[in-house]
Amino acid sequence: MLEVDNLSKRFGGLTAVRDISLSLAEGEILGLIGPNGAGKTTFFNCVAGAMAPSAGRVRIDGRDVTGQKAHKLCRAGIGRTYQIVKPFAGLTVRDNVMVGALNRAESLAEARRFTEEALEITGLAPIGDDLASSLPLPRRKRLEVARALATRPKVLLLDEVMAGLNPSEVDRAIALIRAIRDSGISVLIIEHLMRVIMAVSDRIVVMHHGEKLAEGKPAEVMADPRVVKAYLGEGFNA
Ligand SMILES: Nc1ncnc2c1ncn2[C@@H]1O[C@H](COP(=O)(O)OP(=O)(O)OP(=O)(O)O)[C@@H](O)[C@H]1O
Repeated sequence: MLEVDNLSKRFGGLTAVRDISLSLAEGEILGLIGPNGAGKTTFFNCVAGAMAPSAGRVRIDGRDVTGQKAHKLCRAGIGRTYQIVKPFAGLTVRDNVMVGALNRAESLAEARRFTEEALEITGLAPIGDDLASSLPLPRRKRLEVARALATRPKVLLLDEVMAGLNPSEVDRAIALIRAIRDSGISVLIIEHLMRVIMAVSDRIVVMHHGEKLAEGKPAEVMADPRVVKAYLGEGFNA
């Protein structure tokens, strides 16, 4: 589904991402973790077309999409959320999702269908006519996920969609991520909350100082002494 080979990103003298390779199978949830500044968001940005990688290749369904702009990658099937949620405050929830759908749909009718389905799966349908500016944070996060889903991704990149949620909201968000996966979408998720990563991930990749430190099943990876050491002093947000 998604294959990344030897991706690197340099900012002047700083190598934020160094030689990262990973692959994501259909219907798989891959957790991407690492201490602050490890390079996770930069990696996402390179995969989703917000910035071009300095080296390496990104393929989706076998097609090379390296360095393509975000709107093209969106059509190729890569959808993403942003760490900072910025909906169009003056638009309704539904119209915000429609903006995502219009990136992908072939017609207005199709965009409407993509929008309604995204509102349904995220549980936002009952408040579709509310203004986005009126939403509390958990619903704004859901709106961000709905907007990305409305682009009909094959692979969805989620960047810290749980930050700022209380424990029961986190539980609901975990259920949403599983429902997204069950609908056939592969998910690559950056998340600081370890309980979320452990609950949803089929596999985990750990980044540290831009490099891949470990990869494997959640329990194996968390028992890896190199991973424990990388996190020492950072504290786990369990
Ligand atoms: N546009 C940029 N220009 C220069 N340096 C950058 C840029 N974006 C990120 N960096 C640097 O790259 C490194 C990796 O940052 P990145 O945001 O990718 O880490 P992260 O793992 O996502 O961290 P966090 O968990 O805090 O979001 C950091 O040292 C950061 O300062």
